[in-house]
Amino acid sequence: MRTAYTSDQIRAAELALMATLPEGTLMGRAAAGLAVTCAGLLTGLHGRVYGSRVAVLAGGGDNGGDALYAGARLARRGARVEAVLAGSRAHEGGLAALRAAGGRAAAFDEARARETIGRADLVLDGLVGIGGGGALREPYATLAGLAGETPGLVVAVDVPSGVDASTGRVEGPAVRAHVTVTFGAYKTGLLVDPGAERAGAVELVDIGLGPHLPDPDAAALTDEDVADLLPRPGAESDKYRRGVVGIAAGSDRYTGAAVLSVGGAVRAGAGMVRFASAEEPVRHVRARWPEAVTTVLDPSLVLKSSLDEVGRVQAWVLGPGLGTGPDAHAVARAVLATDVPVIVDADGLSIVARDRALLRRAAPTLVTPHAGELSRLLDVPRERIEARRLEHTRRAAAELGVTVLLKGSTTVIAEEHRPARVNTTGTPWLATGGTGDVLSGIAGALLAGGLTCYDAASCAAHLHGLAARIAARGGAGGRSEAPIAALDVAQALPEAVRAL
Ligand SMILES: NC(=O)C1=CN([C@@H]2O[C@H](COP(=O)(O)OP(=O)(O)OC[C@H]3O[C@@H](n4cnc5c(N)ncnc54)[C@H](OP(=O)(O)O)[C@@H]3O)[C@@H](O)[C@H]2O)[C@@H](O)CC1
Ligand SMILES: Nc1ncnc2c1ncn2[C@@H]1O[C@H](COP(=O)(O)OP(=O)(O)O)[C@@H](O)[C@H]1O
Ligand SMILES: [K+]
Repeated sequence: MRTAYTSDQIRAAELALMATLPEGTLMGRAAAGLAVTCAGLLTGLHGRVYGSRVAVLAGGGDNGGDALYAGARLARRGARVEAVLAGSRAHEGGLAALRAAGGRAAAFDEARARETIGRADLVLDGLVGIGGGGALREPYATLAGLAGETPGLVVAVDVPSGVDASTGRVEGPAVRAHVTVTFGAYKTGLLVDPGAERAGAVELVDIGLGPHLPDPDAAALTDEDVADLLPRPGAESDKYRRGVVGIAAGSDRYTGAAVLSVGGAVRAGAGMVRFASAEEPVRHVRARWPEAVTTVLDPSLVLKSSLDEVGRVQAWVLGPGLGTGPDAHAVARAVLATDVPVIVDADGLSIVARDRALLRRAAPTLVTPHAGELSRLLDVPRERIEARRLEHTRRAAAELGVTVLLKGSTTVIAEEHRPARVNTTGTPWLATGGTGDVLSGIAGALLAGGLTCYDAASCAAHLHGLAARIAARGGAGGRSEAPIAALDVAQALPEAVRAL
């Protein structure tokens, strides 16, 4: 499990650790780790550190201090290091070390900074770290912009400046790094977009914080975690014991969503899929997935809120392609009246957005909106949700009393009193119609298999992302990615499970 923390949590842990160590020890460890990564990158670029050009962007706080000390270490190995001092003050010890090692430093001057950054092999972003707050002020903002124009590599110190370390929020200009070297522990903002996307590859430098860290603010599952959680059949298994998932999806108008959701469930290892819908989607599902047991729902039975004719299930998926008319509403009411866990997706979300009372139920509920759907559920503009993904996912979980999986470039899962879960296994090729329907089926299979909403959502997002990558590469061994269709994601699920 990759665990992540807020700035306040990191700060408290650092204080506790610092009290046990001589002054300067932590910054020394941080700068040493940072310099090792930079030296490795420069060696990869030119075969050596000696003679390479490094621009250090140093803010007035300890983040600038880390960057200056690391600059000093690189200067001692023969790099030509120039620091741009952005603050009214600079970290004294770091500045002295850099100068003593032969590096140069000068206060911010735009023309000079442009020149320094423009010829750098590596730009070290030490403008702000966990002490940053709000949009970058000048001249930090200008420097963050200039860092985006360098021909060199950009390495962010602790967090890319301009990214809120606790949430991943970005307000205004922010550094876009190739690599972020972070100290002590991951910060939540490095895992959640838009921050995650600014961070590039994240490297963790151990400074000994471990024993002082509290329960995490967020976590990302690893392949091993998912392998451990995934329900697997044993000798005593049969299709019922493995978990039967009911899928109420599709309509005469939207048949594809039903086929895709059923596909996700079949391929993710449901013991059995019971599909219940109108005649047309049932015909399509039967043709594509003969494994599914189908029932054509008689609207009059649905009006009596009876799903008895469908047979017993351990979990329901409600919503993909269902439509939002009176029939769909009746189906939603019947499914949500059951005493088993339910995943509400797509049109199901539009229905519950209009009729919140449907979510008041005793059994667990997982909702899986994208930003637009969450916008309707919370009555908050979509742009605000996209800018503050974590905050709004948590808010929805608290207000609706359900588990929430927010789809998008990084998927965020929230449940009250639990650390947020973040999934980063996906690929931008997933941004194509129907992939969300596949995800609902995967989550349904896992929920029916006995996982909690929290684990089913996290494992489903993980497998969905892995399967998409495998599909985009044309197999686990493929090197580059190409366009995929949603059904390809369902087809690649067994390979994703094998690759865990
Ligand atoms: N503690 C430890 O043990 C260890 C800490 N470590 C390191 O310390 C870092 C935290 O250092 P920190 O606390 O000094 O804060 P930091 O991130 O440098 O930011 C403060 C500076 O930024 C400025 N600033 C803020 N917001 C701004 C804005 N919007 N726009 C513009 N400027 C803004 C602010 O300016 P001011 O408000 O003072 O004018 C001040 O100059 C941490 O990330 C890690 O790298 C490691 O060495 C490991 C051990
Ligand atoms: N840029 C991206 N990077 C990674 N995954 C993405 C990106 N954009 C979308 N996705 C994923 O693709 C899926 C799209 O789902 P959704 O928006 O419901 O589409 P649909 O309704 O067409 O099925 C989600 O799992 C989402 O997390
Ligand atoms: K930084």
